[in-house]
Amino acid sequence: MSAVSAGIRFDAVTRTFPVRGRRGEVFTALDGFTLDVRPGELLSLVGPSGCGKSTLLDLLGGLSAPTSGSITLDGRPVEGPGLDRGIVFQQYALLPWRTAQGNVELGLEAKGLPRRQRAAAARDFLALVGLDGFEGRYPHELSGGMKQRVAIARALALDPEVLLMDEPFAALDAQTRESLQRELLRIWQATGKTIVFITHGIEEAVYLGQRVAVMTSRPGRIKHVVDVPLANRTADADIRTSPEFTALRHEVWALLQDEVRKAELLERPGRVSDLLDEKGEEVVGIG
Ligand SMILES: Nc1ncnc2c1ncn2[C@@H]1O[C@H](COP(=O)(O)OP(=O)(O)OP(=O)(O)O)[C@@H](O)[C@H]1O
Repeated sequence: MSAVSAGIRFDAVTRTFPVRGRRGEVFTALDGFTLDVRPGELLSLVGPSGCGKSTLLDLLGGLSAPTSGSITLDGRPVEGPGLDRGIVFQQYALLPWRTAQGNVELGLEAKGLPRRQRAAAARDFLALVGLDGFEGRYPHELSGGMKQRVAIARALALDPEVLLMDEPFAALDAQTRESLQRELLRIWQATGKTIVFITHGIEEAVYLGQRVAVMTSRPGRIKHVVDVPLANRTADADIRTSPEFTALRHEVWALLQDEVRKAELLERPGRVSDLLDEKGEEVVGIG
């Protein structure tokens, strides 16, 4: 019943945007972004604000095309949106006039699944995300965490080969976020999907990812990929306080720290050219 999960290859992906009002000038959001995501892997992606994470997701979702370089899914080039990629955003984007069940069924209607099969599949996926018994609720009758569960069920119901998640838990309170993180690990283990999880949270990235890819400040590329060899994340309720976890969190934090500083400088017009060269590297010591 389940589609295979695909590997994703970003090969020297560059994305520029024309600068409005300045003919011929371009703004480089991503520059030579190269990364392999393994089939069935849960990979976290972190980077300073504005480094091009959402741009990357747009490209992977097929909503826009790279200026140069390529993105392939098991060797097939990404050439537009497709049901092989499910996307979950920070905002749940549920239809308010449809129940939880109706929202999950939506994509299945587009797929042309008969009504009974649709209803059964939607119930199964709502159960998978822990919403058994909430099928008839409308979005306004659900908490933020529950709405996000519906959004995850909706994406999974289409049986995509990869699931792309753009800060899906950022708007939730800390308790709900932690419980959804655990749920996501369980769902990932149950479905074997390839998941790319974009986040600002270092702890979240380390807790969820088998690897954490750290991006540079703009223009975004891969700075380093950190392996996260933690066993039994879901079994050990206290794993976040373990020495291994703390060391990994520190490693990602240290990698990110430099880039955040560079990103802050980029956002301060005037001083930037004094301190950074064209690639965003510091040319004089600061701080
Ligand atoms: N359509 C566009 N036209 C011009 N510039 C754009 C466009 N889309 C994104 N950018 C610019 O590209 C850069 C990267 O944006 P993007 O939203 O991908 O960053 P991000 O890493 O997701 O940021 P954040 O972490 O703050 O959400 C930003 O400076 C943004 O202003």
